[in-house]
Amino acid sequence: MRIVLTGGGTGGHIYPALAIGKQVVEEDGSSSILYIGSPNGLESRIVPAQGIPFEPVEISGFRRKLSFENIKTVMRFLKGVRRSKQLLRKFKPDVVVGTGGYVCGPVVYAAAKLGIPTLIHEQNADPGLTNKFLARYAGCVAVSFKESLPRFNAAKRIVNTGNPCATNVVRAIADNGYQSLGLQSGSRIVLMVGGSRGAKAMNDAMVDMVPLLGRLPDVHFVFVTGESYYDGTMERMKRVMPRISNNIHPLPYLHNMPEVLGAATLIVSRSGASSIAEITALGIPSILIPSPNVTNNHQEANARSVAQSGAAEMIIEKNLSGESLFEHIYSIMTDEQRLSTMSEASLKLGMPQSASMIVSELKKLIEDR
Ligand SMILES: CC(=O)N[C@H]1[C@@H](OP(=O)(O)OP(=O)(O)OC[C@H]2O[C@@H](n3ccc(=O)[nH]c3=O)[C@H](O)[C@@H]2O)O[C@H](CO)[C@@H](O)[C@@H]1O
Repeated sequence: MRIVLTGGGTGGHIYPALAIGKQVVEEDGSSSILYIGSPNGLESRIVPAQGIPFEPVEISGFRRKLSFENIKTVMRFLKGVRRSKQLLRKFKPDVVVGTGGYVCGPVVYAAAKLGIPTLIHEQNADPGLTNKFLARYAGCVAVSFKESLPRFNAAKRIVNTGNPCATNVVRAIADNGYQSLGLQSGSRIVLMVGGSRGAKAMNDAMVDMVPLLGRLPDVHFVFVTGESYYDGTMERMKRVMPRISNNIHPLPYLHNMPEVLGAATLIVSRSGASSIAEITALGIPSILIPSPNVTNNHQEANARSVAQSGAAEMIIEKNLSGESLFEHIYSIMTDEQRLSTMSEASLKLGMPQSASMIVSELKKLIEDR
């Protein structure tokens, strides 16, 4: 299969695209991939580092209000469409996949105009602007949350495939996760992570919670602070507890997240799309604290969806304190029945086959061309 991937801005759009690419190559070793992204986006660094050919298309986002900048954006969009058409004519893909972010706009639009089959993937419960615009042109819209199905009424075909990042984590080995933390297999672990960059509000709650943790003596707390917050958080934690107890494991970042997730009994997390896909693929019960600093508050919509199914509890950041967080953790960790009900609900939401479901859709689109 010859496939063009496009999507960018944040890792949340790039990693799903790469997971789809990986699955395509796994199913057919002779496949070729071209990634089209913004020259300034994170994708311009991540994608070439993975050995995938990368071509840039300049683009900027629309302001939500009418402005002179938007006229410039339209001009840039049209220029992006022309450049995308050139790249597509040269590479001759069988299919084009967009995973959101501004750069997808001209690329997927150009592909549709050239009659190349297209699929877009939406990661969030509340869809992004670019994907909403592209839905009527794409051959297929793949969503990650059932809540967003009605938001794509204009689509030719719409399927709930989950997020392909889920496929990565189910292959990881939990025993390696315990080992990397220096813990025996089967230890009870509460993992706390504030997204890939860490979250100050969550770190503050972690520190405030430290004096209470003795009430759960058999539980290990893995505190992932985010790299930039690590030193400050450690300083504050040492003020609260000069000799940090053995069951508290503060870390700046986890490079083996899938393995540690496999070992976790409960996770306290932000509700970014990749995190949720990973958590539910493994059927982990969770306490979700949506980041209030994201477009349209979309993490709250993600968290609400998981909480409504019984797989998670949601704490809104303004109600977050060390005490309130500990009470949530304590009541779940001391109730085996609750843990197992939440875990079942989480597993039901999980879509570990997501990447292969999406690739099946791609094959259908190519056949029907
Ligand atoms: C802050 C932000 O804007 N996040 C958005 C971004 O998130 P994105 O999808 O990047 O998601 P998350 O914030 O959920 O990212 C966490 C990712 O980093 C990994 N990780 C994290 C910590 C760590 O120590 N090690 C590690 O490997 C996690 O396993 C996961 O894969 O795009 C998503 C899709 O549009 C949105 O839903 C998110 O709201």
